[in-house]
Amino acid sequence: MEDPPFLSNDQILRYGRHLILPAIGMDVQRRICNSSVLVVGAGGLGSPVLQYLAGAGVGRIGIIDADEVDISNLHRQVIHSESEVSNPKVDSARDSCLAINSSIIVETFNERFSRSNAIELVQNYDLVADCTDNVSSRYLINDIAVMCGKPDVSGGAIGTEGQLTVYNYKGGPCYRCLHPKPPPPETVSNCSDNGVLGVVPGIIGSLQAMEILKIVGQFGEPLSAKLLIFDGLSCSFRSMRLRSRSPTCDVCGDKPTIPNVLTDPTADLIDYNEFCGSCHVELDAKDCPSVSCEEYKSIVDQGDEHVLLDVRELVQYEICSLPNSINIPFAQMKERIGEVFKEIGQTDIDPLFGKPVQPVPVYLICRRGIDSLSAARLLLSKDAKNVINIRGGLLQWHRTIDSEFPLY
Ligand SMILES: Nc1ncnc2c1ncn2[C@@H]1O[C@H](COP(=O)(O)OP(=O)(O)OP(=O)(O)O)[C@@H](O)[C@H]1O
Ligand SMILES: [Zn+2]
Repeated sequence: MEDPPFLSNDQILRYGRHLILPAIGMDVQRRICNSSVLVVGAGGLGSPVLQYLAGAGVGRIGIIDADEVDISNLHRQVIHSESEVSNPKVDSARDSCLAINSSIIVETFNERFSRSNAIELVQNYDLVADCTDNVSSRYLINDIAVMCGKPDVSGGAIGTEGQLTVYNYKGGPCYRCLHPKPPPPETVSNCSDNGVLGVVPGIIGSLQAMEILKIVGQFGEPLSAKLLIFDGLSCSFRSMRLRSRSPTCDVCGDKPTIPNVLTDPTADLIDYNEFCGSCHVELDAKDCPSVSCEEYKSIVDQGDEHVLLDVRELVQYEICSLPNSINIPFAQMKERIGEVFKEIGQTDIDPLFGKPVQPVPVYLICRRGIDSLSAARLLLSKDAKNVINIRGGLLQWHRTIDSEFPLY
């Protein structure tokens, strides 16, 4: 490999505190300045990754994200600011990177990282940083990184915990070696459903930036075949050894079942949404009666007798709720099913005939209409009667019925 060019006087001044570090010095800094990194996702993790890479002088940074800045992003996505709300995240992130360091090149892609652009993008950079928040993107980024022979620096943060590792680095394992099959979609959580303490992706993203700099600058010991787990509540870090590269891995093993589209132009990439089951969330499911928010509103206005069961977690219920609702979180329903039946009037016995009375309708609501659908299905599977899901949940209520109802 050709030696990277010497640093200019401006660069020596700018990176002086790196240059005097024995672990870095001129050679490492020159390699950093000559490197290119693709950052997928300019959200909670992507923010510190991008800020530190720009500050450290990574010569060419690619940013891909199809999302726009939302006010609810700002507690953690510190690369964006209030004035950027509703603007594309990639534009806001690029401007922040260039405000930190105008001597670098920032390339932006206001689109999703997908089967159609993945190979071309990853091929064009030295390394890919996975700063996304969903399983199908993780598999796609991993597989393409393997096919292109690039390391994948991967972070994750949810609630008050985070994790970090480096995949596909110098013969180390890839994501698929460790997770050959995706988790069931209903077990996967995200920030929007479960919340995240803003500092946690800040910490993990900063560590991701550290790993990236070590790899492109060729110093230190990257976190390959190890997983770092951070618990924000106790402020503790744990590092676990991971298994080594698996010879039976579907993408990097001895006989990969997923063809390398780079070396085999006739092959197609798999459908990652289908593989992860993420496209199977059927919200207007035929197996479960449902009403729109407008329909539910007219039931309330007519004064029809019914039960409104809000299945969100208590912390969410305490933020806001519709009048006359009862709260039983979906997560507790299975264990408390007897109690749930009592509370929603499904066990009432007619005193005259000794038979169960026809229960009043039970309408289920949650934030987006997904947990309430699962809860309705659970109740129906236990023979509950007259159970009806409210489609779109409280977000839809805010949009179509009452714009004063809090949005979170
Ligand atoms: N396949 C993908 N290609 C490009 N960007 C992606 C992809 N998947 C996820 N992202 C981006 O990664 C970022 C992840 O950010 P983060 O986890 O902080 O949550 P968010 O999606 O911005 O917000 P919230 O979960 O609160 O709605 C988002 O900006 C999202 O658009
Ligand atoms: Zn593998």
